[in-house]
Amino acid sequence: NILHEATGTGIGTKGDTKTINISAISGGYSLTDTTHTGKIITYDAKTTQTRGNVVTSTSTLFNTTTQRAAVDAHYYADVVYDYYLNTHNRDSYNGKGAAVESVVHFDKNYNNAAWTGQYMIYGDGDGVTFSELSGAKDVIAHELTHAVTETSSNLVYENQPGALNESFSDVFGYFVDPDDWLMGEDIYTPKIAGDALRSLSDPAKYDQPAHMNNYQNLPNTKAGDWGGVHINSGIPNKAAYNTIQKIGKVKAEKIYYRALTQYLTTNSQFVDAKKALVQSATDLYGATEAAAVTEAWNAVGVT
Ligand SMILES: O=C(O)[C@H](CCc1ccccc1)CC1(C(=O)N[C@@H](Cc2c[nH]c3ccccc23)C(=O)O)CCCC1
Ligand SMILES: [Ca+2]
Ligand SMILES: [Zn+2]
Repeated sequence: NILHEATGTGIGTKGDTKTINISAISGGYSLTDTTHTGKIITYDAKTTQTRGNVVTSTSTLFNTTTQRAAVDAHYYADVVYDYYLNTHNRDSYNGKGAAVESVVHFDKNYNNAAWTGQYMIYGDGDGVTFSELSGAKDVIAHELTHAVTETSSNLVYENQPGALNESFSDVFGYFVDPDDWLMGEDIYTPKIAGDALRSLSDPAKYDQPAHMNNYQNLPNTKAGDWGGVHINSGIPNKAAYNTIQKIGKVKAEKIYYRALTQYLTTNSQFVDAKKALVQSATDLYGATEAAAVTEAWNAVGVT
């Protein structure tokens, strides 16, 4: 793909300038990054609920207002691709160089983002609860980690396995964006500074339980957030915070990656995650790190 590879300049959702990997096409350039085994391709749904079309420009500049969400989705997808490749030697989300596709301007005023099983989708938000959701590196890492989980442990998206699925996405969101313990701070409530969607250090700050005593038994329905997967994730998120505080990010991310891809399975419960992480700590490091993981989970009531 050397023939088509080019370097572009984009403006992101915060008005910042970013260098992006693009491709030369007839008549201009497209948001197609061919610098990895897996192409990174970014589409514009133009407020429909389809994948839309690949974003193009007649020059190497992607600097129009409507292109901002795409520039961020494209740039952060490359950052997360590099994270998994360079830190965990995983080539794309499936380890086999799958193409990474993102769709921006998905639906109208859509206050959410998701991994659909085929590609990532990012809403524009309503400008009150959310701004364009591709504007946050930790959100892209969260979504792409759902694809990593789906192609490895495939934790089912309900009840405790679902809360683990959610937690691993938040925790790798932290590993990629370790400047704070917050999830989604860059795109949540654009008119209010300092808040976030979730906190790993203090889940209760955003109404999540941080201990098994406060586990919320919700119905396994859409309205019940599939048994509270975005709520009860506060408990494993707090355990991850405890672990990282004790043994540091470098060891923790290796332990979390090994547990997610080697030990966890579709129906793993919180206690199985604790065991998988303790085993991974023992495999990779030793008794000190394993004890730290044990204490981290005991402290949230998973004994
Ligand atoms: O990936 C995920 O877990 C979330 C996508 C969940 C989803 C699943 C299936 C179909 C549609 C949406 C998206 C994110 C999320 O945590 N969403 C939460 C919180 C949330 C965002 N927008 C909302 C609007 C209403 C209620 C809750 C929310 C949720 O969907 O619960 C992750 C990081 C930022 C947004
Ligand atoms: Ca963050
Ligand atoms: Zn999620």
